[in-house]
Amino acid sequence: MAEMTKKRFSIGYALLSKKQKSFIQDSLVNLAKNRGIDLVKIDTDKPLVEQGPFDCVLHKLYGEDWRKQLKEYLSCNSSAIVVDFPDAIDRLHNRISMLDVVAEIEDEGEGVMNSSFGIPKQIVIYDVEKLRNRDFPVIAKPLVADGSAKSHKMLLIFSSEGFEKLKSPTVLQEFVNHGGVIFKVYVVGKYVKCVKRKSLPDIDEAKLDSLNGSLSFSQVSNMTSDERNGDKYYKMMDLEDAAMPPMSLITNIARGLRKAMKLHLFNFDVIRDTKVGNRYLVIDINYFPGYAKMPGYESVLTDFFWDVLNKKEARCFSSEKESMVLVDNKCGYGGETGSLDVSPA
Ligand SMILES: O=P(O)(O)O[C@@H]1[C@@H](OP(=O)(O)O)[C@H](OP(=O)(O)O)[C@H](O)[C@H](OP(=O)(O)O)[C@H]1OP(=O)(O)O
Ligand SMILES: Nc1ncnc2c1ncn2[C@@H]1O[C@H](COP(=O)(O)OP(=O)(O)O)[C@@H](O)[C@H]1O
Ligand SMILES: [Mg+2]
Ligand SMILES: [Mg+2]
Repeated sequence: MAEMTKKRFSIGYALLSKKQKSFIQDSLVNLAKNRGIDLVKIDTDKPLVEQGPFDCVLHKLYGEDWRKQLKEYLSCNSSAIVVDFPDAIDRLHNRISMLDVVAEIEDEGEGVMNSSFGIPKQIVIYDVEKLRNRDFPVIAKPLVADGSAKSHKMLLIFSSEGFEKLKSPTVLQEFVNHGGVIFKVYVVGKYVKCVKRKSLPDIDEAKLDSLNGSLSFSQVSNMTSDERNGDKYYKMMDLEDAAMPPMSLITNIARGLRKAMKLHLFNFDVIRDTKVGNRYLVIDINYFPGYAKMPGYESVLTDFFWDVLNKKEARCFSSEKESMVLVDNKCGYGGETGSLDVSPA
């Protein structure tokens, strides 16, 4: 009797080499393989349409050419799924549109455990020359957040002399004291994980008059322990002591963001305003972040892949059974076909 063979799935991934090294680890590849999912590297030197077939394309690549390739792939493989659509990822490449989305979900906050959330005050500056005195300290962040080293270069500005080093276009964001701790919230579909990381120290308002100019920094939360050990402040503080935010608030924000942005793979940075105590501010949202830093990332991601692929399978199966043709069988890029369900958990 012929043995029933279980269907295997194939996920093609297109990632920069740094991301590939950190994310595509043997432990992930093997776990996925055991669940019937093969992770296959996409050769970005060859046309995507000539590769596969893939049930799903996972990617963190940008640019017009890549966007066109994905579109073409979907038009030739109408049942394939792309995680996530470039149009949805785009808003995260601008630090203003990135945080605008938080206002779209504010109504759903409903004051979970008497806490509230929002974003720090911010404006975009296109002409540095025209800058006038304002409240200090402020953080200057490059408007564009495209993953380049430049896009992570920040300036902490204490006085108007600090504006001299600014490069436009830049976002000026109010610096909020937050006890030196940020909460990083990783979202993988419906899964949400919040971890603590060290952040910039608080700035004493009384000492502000003695601080002049600006201080540049980059990716504080990714500093190695050696880098931090050189600094008195980090020696003194203990992450263990910091209380976590209410998980119901965090999952509420995560779900709201996921639905509003139509994205499945992202993380966001949250700080707690020490002046208010129970007010939380979202300061950054990143597409496809460093998941490998998340404990047990292999099983979380494999479960997500499995959900995506089985939902796709169920969709195809039911449409076959009912002899129905999918709404747009020519695969609506940006439409229903090729996209995923983003319904709330
Ligand atoms: O590489 P990692 O693990 O530090 O991940 C970076 C993220 O660190 P995190 O997971 O938040 O600690 C990092 O998050 P932050 O912006 O540092 O909050 C970014 O997502 C970064 O991607 P990009 O440079 O913005 O395209 C991520 O870099 P890529 O891996 O995508 O290059
Ligand atoms: N408004 C703010 N108030 C206080 N600290 C901030 C604020 N915005 C950013 N930071 C600090 O600067 C770091 C980098 O800023 P972020 O917007 O997360 O940029 P990146 O995309 O490079 O991670 C944060 O992790 C946090 O430590
Ligand atoms: Mg950040
Ligand atoms: Mg970021």
